[in-house]
Amino acid sequence: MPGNKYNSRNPTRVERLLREREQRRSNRAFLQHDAGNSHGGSGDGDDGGSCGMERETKGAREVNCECGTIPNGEAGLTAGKMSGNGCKRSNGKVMKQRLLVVANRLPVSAVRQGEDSWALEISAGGLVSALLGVKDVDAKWIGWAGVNVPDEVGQRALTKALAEKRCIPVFLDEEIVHQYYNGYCNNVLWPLFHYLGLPQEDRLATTRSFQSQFDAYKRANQMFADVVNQHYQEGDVVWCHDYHLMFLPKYLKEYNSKMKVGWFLHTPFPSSEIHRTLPSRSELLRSVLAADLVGFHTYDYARHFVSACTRILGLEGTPEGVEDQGRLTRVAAFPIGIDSDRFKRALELPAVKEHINELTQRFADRKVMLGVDRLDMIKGIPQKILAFEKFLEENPTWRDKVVLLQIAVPTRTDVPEYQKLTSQVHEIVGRINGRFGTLTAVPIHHLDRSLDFHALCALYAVTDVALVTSLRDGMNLVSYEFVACQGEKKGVLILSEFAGAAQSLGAGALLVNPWNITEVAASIGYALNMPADEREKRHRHNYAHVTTHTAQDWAETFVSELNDTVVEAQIRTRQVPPVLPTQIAIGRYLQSKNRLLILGFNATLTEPIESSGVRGGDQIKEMELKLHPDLKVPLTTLSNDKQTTVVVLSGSDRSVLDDNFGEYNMWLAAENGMFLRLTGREWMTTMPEHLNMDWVDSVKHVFEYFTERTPRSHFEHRETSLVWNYKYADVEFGRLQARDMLQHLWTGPISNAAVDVVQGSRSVEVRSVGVTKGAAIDRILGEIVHSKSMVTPIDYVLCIGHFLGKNNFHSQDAGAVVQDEDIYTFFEPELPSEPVNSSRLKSNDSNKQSDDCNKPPPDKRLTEKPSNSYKSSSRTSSHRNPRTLLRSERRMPTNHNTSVGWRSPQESMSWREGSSVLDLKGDNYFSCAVGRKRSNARYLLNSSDDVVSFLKELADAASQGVHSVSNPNHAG
Ligand SMILES: O=P(O)(O)OC[C@H]1O[C@H](O[C@H]2O[C@H](CO)[C@@H](O)[C@H](O)[C@H]2O)[C@H](O)[C@@H](O)[C@@H]1O
Ligand SMILES: O=c1ccn([C@@H]2O[C@H](COP(=O)(O)OP(=O)(O)O)[C@@H](O)[C@H]2O)c(=O)[nH]1
Repeated sequence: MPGNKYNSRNPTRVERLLREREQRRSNRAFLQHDAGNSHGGSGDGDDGGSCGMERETKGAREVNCECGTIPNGEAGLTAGKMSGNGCKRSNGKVMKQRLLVVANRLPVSAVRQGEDSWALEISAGGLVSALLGVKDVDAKWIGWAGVNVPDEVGQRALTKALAEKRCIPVFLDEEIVHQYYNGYCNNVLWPLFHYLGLPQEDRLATTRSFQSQFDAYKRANQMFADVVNQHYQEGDVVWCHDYHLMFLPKYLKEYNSKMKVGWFLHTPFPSSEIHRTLPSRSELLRSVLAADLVGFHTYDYARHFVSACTRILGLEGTPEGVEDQGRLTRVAAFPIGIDSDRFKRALELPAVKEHINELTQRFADRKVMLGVDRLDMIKGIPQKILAFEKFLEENPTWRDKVVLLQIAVPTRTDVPEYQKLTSQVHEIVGRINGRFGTLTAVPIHHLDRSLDFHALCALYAVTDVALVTSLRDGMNLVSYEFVACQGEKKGVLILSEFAGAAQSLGAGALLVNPWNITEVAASIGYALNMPADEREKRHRHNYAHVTTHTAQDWAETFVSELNDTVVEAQIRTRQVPPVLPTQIAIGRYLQSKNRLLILGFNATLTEPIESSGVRGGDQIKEMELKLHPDLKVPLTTLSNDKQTTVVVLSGSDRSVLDDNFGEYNMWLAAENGMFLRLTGREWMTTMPEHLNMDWVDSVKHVFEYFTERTPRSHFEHRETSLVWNYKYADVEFGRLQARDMLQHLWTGPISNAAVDVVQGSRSVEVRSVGVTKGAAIDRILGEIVHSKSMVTPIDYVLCIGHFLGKNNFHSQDAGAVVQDEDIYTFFEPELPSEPVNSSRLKSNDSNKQSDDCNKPPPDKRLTEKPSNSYKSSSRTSSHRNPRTLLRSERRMPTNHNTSVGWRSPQESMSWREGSSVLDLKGDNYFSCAVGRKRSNARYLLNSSDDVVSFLKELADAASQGVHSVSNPNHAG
């Protein structure tokens, strides 16, 4: 029996991470010490050296080393160093853990030189820069080389050339690049994630092409997945990058659910209100959630993502991440960094020093302001230039004393929006230079091109004020690089508050709202006039951050947490009950003579709700609970079987059960078992004596108050409980309201009342103490046994339902009170012995299973000793066996409904006293939770759809009287 596994004391994640972090640190210290000793301290860790030249190699040119050569050959830490996770192969050797980095773009772009010869050039952009900074990892890159290679000869040659750089190409043809990259990625997702919304112009055309672009996006993701799958080896970590590859986690997990998959977004993740506008919003979120770990640059982006999953998918957002039926996708912030040493080293190179000298002389009489951006609308280049114009306008004395150097790297030049931006920027620059320029000098030097690494470092070094005015930016590495190169000059960084970097460099930078041209212009003035001591103080702050939060740390942390997350998930999975072995359950059913089926209703026999949590869900339809239409036939078959007793046990009131099940031959237990009826007969009450309902009016008052103030929430007034439901309300608001409501209730109306609070994921229910399915089952069973005058013991029990535990809110006492969930353990044959066991039919030897066929199925749960696991649970001391609890209770008629019948306590007790009612030896009892992974049930089924399939099969087998599977021990 599962018992209460979740309370067992495993080290917490933070404890484990702290321990591993410490371990990693001491490993690193040891390695540095070791490296210092063995190499005589010669290496500064510079993998690229300082060749500064391009070399021809076998049809492919090697890229400039200091510009970020991807070094040939292996460079790797063992998994132990990298992540605390060794990967043992079958021969017992600990192998390096390999990292497969999958990004749209490889760190190199290929340029064709001949039929089978290629030149490789480093790709520009933040992602590439960051991952180039990650050293000492046994990594392979998988991605697009930025070029269409239609012929096999070319593909073979390029694959070979890239292999030397540890790169593996994904070949995308022109059409797919057009639809997937230019279309869906850069014209839809990119602007949306940067708050520019879906394309506004030519809206109809975009809407029309949206579906084909989305299809191409999925196709392209599948192509990436295929390449990963070809190269994947057991134990590898697969790290998917960016918005281009949101379907990749799903495709990879479909191929191999054991693959360790992480996904990291380099752009912002927008507010869920923005993401909601995307037609494919849900599919994208679900696909990303297939990953084990999802990372973002900042906590805000992570929060937005979790919120989108909660609001759009209706999933549970927790501080850890997003939970879907017990499966957790961890979501966390991992701010990227740069390889700051690489920049510092570059400044020492003679070529760079020379460059610095040239620039210093060239701009000797002016302060240098610098902007380095891809020519992208998110970078706020027009806003930056306009602010500079305003500054010049308002500060005539500065006109010949300052120059703005703007490097605008062409990007995504096939996308019309980007082409328009280029013209717009040229127009503004021309106008300002015309306005403030002289015959010999212009205020803005605008370059539509990229610079090589050395030129860039030199520029960063001579700059007085760097100007980053992104309207939105995932992180913005330019700001980091500038800081890293300012060791001497200690210039000022003006930084947009909408760049992720504002969260890490905000203390030292001058933060601005780039939309506020006046503010940016004023900041320029402030920066240019800033006294040296303030500049120094600000710089010191940022420099410390940039040099300690490196790209390597970023990657190590991510991979290490990914490994941890997978371990945690494994622990979690071990605690999750296995899926109901349907074939065994059917086989045992057929072998038994007197069966009892206890079925929940809501979320068990109802149709699954597709869009739970989305505010657009069809509340009116969903609020009226309806039996799944496919269950009509199986329920008829099962309930008409003379050897089978069917009980539907639900929280719903009597009329709901009457409407849905009135026509079947079964027992209905309404209001959590407080009312009972065999169809065709009158309702009777099974309520405990002295059920105190005095609290109802005051709780109702509170429920009404909150219902009025929480749009689309509602409450149900049942006879023995009140339920407030906020499933259709804004989830986050609903939760806040629920918390507030509980506080009101605990301190007021229910502070002294004998009530239980059952908190569902979107509901709060207040019930009188004792109104639980777990408590009622004893009385229900008594009534059934009595009514049927049962002589044959019940030798098969199947109990399926979405039965809840008690209120999470006051979880500390969760074990002390009988819960709905206790119904599962009620039938456990080996609970700690109680007098009540005497009511059971004691199995005698002749009843013992004699052949293998009757042995418990080869499933851990059936073979483990239930009583042991029960004892090991933390609830042992406080948990009361429902049967014991109810011994002291007597059933009474109530005033609630005079038409209900009742049986005397003496009669009701008789089923237990001396009679042999239950003959359950562990292999003929099947308890099954539906849609809940944390449960005391022995098994689970994922949804009511699974329940439907199973009951159909069961009914088919029952009506044929034979079981198609010859060996019932074979799990379904
Ligand atoms: O490959 P392109 O389409 O030309 O674009 C270049 C890259 O741009 C984006 O970079 C982002 O990543 C940076 C590092 O994390 C971050 O600092 C920056 O704010 C982001 O914009 C894009 O996300 C990459 O995929 C592109 O390769
Ligand atoms: O001429 C250039 C200009 C910029 N970069 C690099 O491009 C990256 C830009 O990254 P950022 O995060 O600032 O923005 P992104 O372009 O990724 O959106 C930085 O590493 C720059 O060093 C470059 O390689 N050559």
